[in-house]
Amino acid sequence: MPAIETRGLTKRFGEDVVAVDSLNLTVESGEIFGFLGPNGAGKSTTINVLLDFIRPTEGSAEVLGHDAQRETQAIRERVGVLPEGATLYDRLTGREHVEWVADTKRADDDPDEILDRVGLGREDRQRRAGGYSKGMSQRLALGMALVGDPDLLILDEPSSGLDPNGIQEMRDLLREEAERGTTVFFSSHILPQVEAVCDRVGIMSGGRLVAEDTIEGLRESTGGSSQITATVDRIPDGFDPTELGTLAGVERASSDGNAVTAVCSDPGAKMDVLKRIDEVATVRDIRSEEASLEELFNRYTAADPGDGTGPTGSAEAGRTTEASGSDGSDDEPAEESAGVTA
Ligand SMILES: Nc1ncnc2c1ncn2[C@@H]1O[C@H](COP(=O)(O)OP(=O)(O)OP(=O)(O)O)[C@@H](O)[C@H]1O
Repeated sequence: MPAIETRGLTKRFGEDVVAVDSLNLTVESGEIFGFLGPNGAGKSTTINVLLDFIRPTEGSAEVLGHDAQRETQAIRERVGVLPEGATLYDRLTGREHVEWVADTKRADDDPDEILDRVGLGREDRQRRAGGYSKGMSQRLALGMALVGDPDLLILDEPSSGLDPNGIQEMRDLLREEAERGTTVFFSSHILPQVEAVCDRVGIMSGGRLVAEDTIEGLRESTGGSSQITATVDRIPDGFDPTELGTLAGVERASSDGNAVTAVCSDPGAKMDVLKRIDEVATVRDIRSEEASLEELFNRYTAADPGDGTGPTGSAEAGRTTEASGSDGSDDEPAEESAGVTA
């Protein structure tokens, strides 16, 4: 059973905005899945539908085998959530927040053990959350998501507000959770972090899922270029490095001092490049690089300006459409404080 499955999921806001457009997404149980896309691509809207904070216009969503709209309670008992802009209570201490979620979930977690895991210091956790920095608030909100040892973590921008050490700790934590058997589904704009930790990624653009694969799979299907650089003792007279660009699977080649670089559309062409260089010069050093997730992301979302208008400009109106708090459907769930429902 997949941890998350959506079929034809569509969410419109008013007449003009198609925030999520016929989304078919499958997140397998046990994987770490990165949910990516430029600003306004539809990530938070999808997450909000999965958690029944908003209702879809069309299509269906299942979480841990339960219907996201009809079996909300069963889902909340087994899912840990870090929503976008989690709500904290100014007057409660960090520790009291975790105790409170544990009571609500009837979980017997030790709040200190959880707060140690998310790196909220011993003194800080005794202070009221009203005085927390962004990073401290984010650590606490993550700790609240971990209460009850959930089967699935749904995290909207978990690294938001964290410093570089915090980002690294977050990455370790996601791995630890996955090792405990938890499925991790998270949205992020920090692509190197996603690349380091995810089993698979989904890329949204203008409300549509434009890619869903392992990073290796994305490289193969985009022909994402990879690059090889060979440093030679000297480039012999009569050898023009740019001629490597004529080899099959090589896009272009250049040289800088004694370093010869070939950009390959087919990673298999790297060996041919090396052989050719080796025929004419002594190779001292070789460096090979694959297309980064950032490059792949840019390819898939090139037409999306990242301002919520989507690649075709179809979702024009932005958030203002629902300023009245309704998308026109009369079955919106009651408004809840997303930060404390998990
Ligand atoms: N309540 C709302 N009312 C009207 N439009 C909305 C509402 N919520 C989202 N939208 C619109 O839906 C589209 C998708 O927004 P969403 O917040 O899901 O994007 P996102 O991928 O999470 O973006 P970001 O990376 O900036 O968080 C955008 O055009 C946005 O303006």
